[in-house]
Amino acid sequence: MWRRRFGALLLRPRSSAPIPSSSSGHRHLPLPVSHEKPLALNILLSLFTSQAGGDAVKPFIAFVLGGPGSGKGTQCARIASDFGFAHLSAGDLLRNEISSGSEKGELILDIIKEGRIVPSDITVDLIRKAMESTNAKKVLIDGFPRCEENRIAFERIIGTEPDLVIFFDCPEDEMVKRLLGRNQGRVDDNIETIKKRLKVFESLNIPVVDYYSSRGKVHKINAMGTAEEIFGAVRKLFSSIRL
Ligand SMILES: Nc1ncnc2c1ncn2[C@@H]1O[C@H](COP(=O)(O)OP(=O)(O)OP(=O)(O)O)[C@@H](O)[C@H]1O
Ligand SMILES: Nc1ccn([C@@H]2O[C@H](COP(=O)(O)O)[C@@H](O)[C@H]2O)c(=O)n1
Ligand SMILES: [Mg+2]
Repeated sequence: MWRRRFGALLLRPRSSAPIPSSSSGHRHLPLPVSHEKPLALNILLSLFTSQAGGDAVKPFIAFVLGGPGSGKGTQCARIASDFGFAHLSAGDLLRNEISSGSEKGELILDIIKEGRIVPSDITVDLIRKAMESTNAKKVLIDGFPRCEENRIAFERIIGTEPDLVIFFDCPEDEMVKRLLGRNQGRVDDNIETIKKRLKVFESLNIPVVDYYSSRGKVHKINAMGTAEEIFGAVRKLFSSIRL
């Protein structure tokens, strides 16, 4: 949709390189540390690009990534309430589609039970509709993109890239503990599905984080600690962005 309004402008490559990020020292994600442009400058440039060229203003888009149970939803709720972002959770949009009783919902349920990834066109279409129905100028997209196919479909269908990617870095044993204690009746919060989700995360989601890291868009946050402590780091990041 933004492509229609903004044409090639929003897809113009922005040269950038990896950025340093707060390190938690966990086993995965050796995010590169050398960089040409700091994250803040990248964000400023993308804000300028977002608002150039006409009356329609592209919202500021932050993708929120992290393993299953790393605390994405918990932190997004805080960001939404303290910083005025709309919170769109890809998982929630898919679960809503299941609840609607549609044929697509049946397919989605089978995939979620297996911890696999739903075809990108379905997920991006749900995100597109949700973005269109919110007037928010700042949007968090939680749990997306989960794989390269998701990422490419977003660029193709929505016609833009995120301004910022937040990555919650959490050790596996902590994620498993949190998921098993969640008690929200989710069909995928059982140990068999959790193991599959963790494998999918490592093999398909980490490459997306690496991709955005190489474009200087990733801010990594140590997801160990209390939700309040983690939000301290999140607050610091969002307070440093002029939105
Ligand atoms: N810092 C924390 N310490 C302990 N428990 C936490 C913390 N943050 C969130 N939790 C709890 O862990 C569980 C998972 O958190 P949350 O739903 O936010 O994770 P998520 O990354 O969105 O997971 P998913 O990818 O499965 O949707 C919830 O029960 C939540 O209350
Ligand atoms: N981009 C996405 C996001 C989610 N899924 C599927 O939904 C499950 C639950 O997602 P949460 O973000 O709520 O953990 C996930 O395990 C996938 O099966 C997806 O396919 N694509
Ligand atoms: Mg979640």
